[in-house]
Amino acid sequence: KPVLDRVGLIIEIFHAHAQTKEAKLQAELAALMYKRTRLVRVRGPDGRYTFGTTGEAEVVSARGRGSGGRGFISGAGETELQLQRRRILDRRNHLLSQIEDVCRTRALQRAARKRHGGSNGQGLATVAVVGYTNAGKSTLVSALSDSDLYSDDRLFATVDPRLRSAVLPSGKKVLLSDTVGFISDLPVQLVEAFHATLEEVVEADLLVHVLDSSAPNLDEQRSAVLQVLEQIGVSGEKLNNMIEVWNKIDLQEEEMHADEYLDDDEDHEDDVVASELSPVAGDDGASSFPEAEEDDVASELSAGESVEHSDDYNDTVSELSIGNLEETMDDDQQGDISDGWLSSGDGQMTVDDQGGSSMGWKILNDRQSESSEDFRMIGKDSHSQAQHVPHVKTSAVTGVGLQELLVLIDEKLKTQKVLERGSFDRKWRPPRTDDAGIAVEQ
Ligand SMILES: Nc1nc2c(ncn2[C@@H]2O[C@H](COP(=O)(O)OP(=O)(O)OP(=O)(O)O)[C@@H](O)[C@H]2O)c(=O)[nH]1
Ligand SMILES: [Mg+2]
Repeated sequence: KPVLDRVGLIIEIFHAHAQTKEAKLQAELAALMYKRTRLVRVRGPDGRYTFGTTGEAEVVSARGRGSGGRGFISGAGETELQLQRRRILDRRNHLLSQIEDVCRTRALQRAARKRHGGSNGQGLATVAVVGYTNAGKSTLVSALSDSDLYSDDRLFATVDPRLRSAVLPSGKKVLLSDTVGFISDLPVQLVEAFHATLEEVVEADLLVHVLDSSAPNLDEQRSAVLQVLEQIGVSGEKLNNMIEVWNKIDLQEEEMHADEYLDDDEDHEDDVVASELSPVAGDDGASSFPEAEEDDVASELSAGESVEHSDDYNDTVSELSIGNLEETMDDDQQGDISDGWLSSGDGQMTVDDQGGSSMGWKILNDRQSESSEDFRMIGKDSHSQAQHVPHVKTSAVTGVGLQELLVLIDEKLKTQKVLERGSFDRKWRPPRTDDAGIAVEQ
C-alpha cells in the first residue's frame, strides 16, 4: 500500500476530487511538487530498480546506499535520478504554462463581469464564499442561488471553483463563488498550485466566511481560514469587511433541545451527560458554541435562479478563447450565462423580495445589538479579526438565516467603497530552482 504523510494525503484527495481541467492541472502540479521532494528508489513491476514515486519503495541516497548485493550499480542512480528530475521539471513547466492561460482567462472574465456582467449592462459583484472544509459552503451557495452544487460530508468535497448567481433583496444580482475549503496547515504546494482558483477569492468584491458552528474546534478553524486568507494575499480591508456565517445552527438547536429534555427530567441521574451535550449551559459560560437563536426566522429564499448543469467539465482550458468572453466560462459558468446574468429580463427583483428586505433589516438591527455578546461566547480565544466581523446564524439545510444573510451582503456591497486590489502578485510563479528540496542526497 502507498504510505502517505498528511500533506501527501491532502494532495491525493484534491487530485481524486478534481473534475474541471483547471482543478486537475493544479492538483497535478501540487502532486508533482510534493513528489519532487520525495523521489525514492523503487522497484518496478519488472523487478528493476529506478527512481520514481510509485511502486515498492526504498528510500536511498543517490550514491546507491543500501543497494549492495542487489545488482544496483553504484553511480547509475545519479543518472536515473537526474532523468526523473528532468521529467518532473518538464511536466511542471508544461502545467505552469497551461495554468497561466487559465489565470489570464479568469482575469479577462472577471474584468468583463465587473464592467458589464449584470443583466442591465452594469457591473456584477462577486461574493466569494470561503471557510474550513466541510463547513457547508457548497450547501449554502446552493441554497442561496437555488442551484444544486455537489456537497458531501467529507473533506474537500469541492475542489473546482463554481460560480452561481443570486439576487439580493435590493434586486441587485451577484455571483456567489463557491471554492475549495481550507484546513489547518494547508500544504504550501496546494496553495501555490491553486493560484488560479484562489485568485478568485483575492479578487472578489466581498468575502463570506462560513463556519461550522457545531465544530468542537471552531476557533481553531476560524484562525486557520484567516491565516490562509492572509497567506494568499487578501487585503486587510477585505478581511475587515468580511461577513461571518455561523452555519449548521440547526445542530445547535438540536443539542439545546436534547439539553432541555435532560434538564426537565428531575429523575435523570446523568446531569454530567446533559452539560456535555450542551456546552452553552456549562458553568464557565465561555463555550465556543454560539447560543441558539430564539428568534431565528425561517426565511424563504427571496432570490436565486435555477442553473443548468453540465457534466462535461473536462475541456475548460482548451475551449477557452480570449476573443469570445461568453465562451470562456467553464461549462458550469456557461449555465450561469445562458440562464442568468448575461440574459436579459429574468431574475429581476420582485415586490416580494423588496418586502423581504425591510423585514431583514429589522432582524439585522436586532442582531447587531446582541453581536458583542455572541462574540464573547463564540470567539473567546479566537483571532482578533473575529471581534469586529458582522455575523449571521444560518442553517443551509433548513433555510434559517438565509434571507438575513442576503440582506447583509446587500448592505455590505452598497456601503463598501471600491476595494483596493488584492496584493496577490499576478506574476507569481513557483520557484524555478531545479534541485531544491530533493530528498535524495547526492
Ligand atoms: N445539519 C446541517 N448540515 C449541514 C448544513 N450545511 C451543510 N451541512 C452538511 O455538511 C456537509 C458538508 O457540506 P458541504 O456543503 O459539502 O461543505 P463545504 O464547506 O462545501 O465542504 P468542502 O467543499 O469539502 O470544503 C454535508 O453533509 C452537508 O449536508 C447545515 O446548515 N446543517
Ligand atoms: Mg464544498
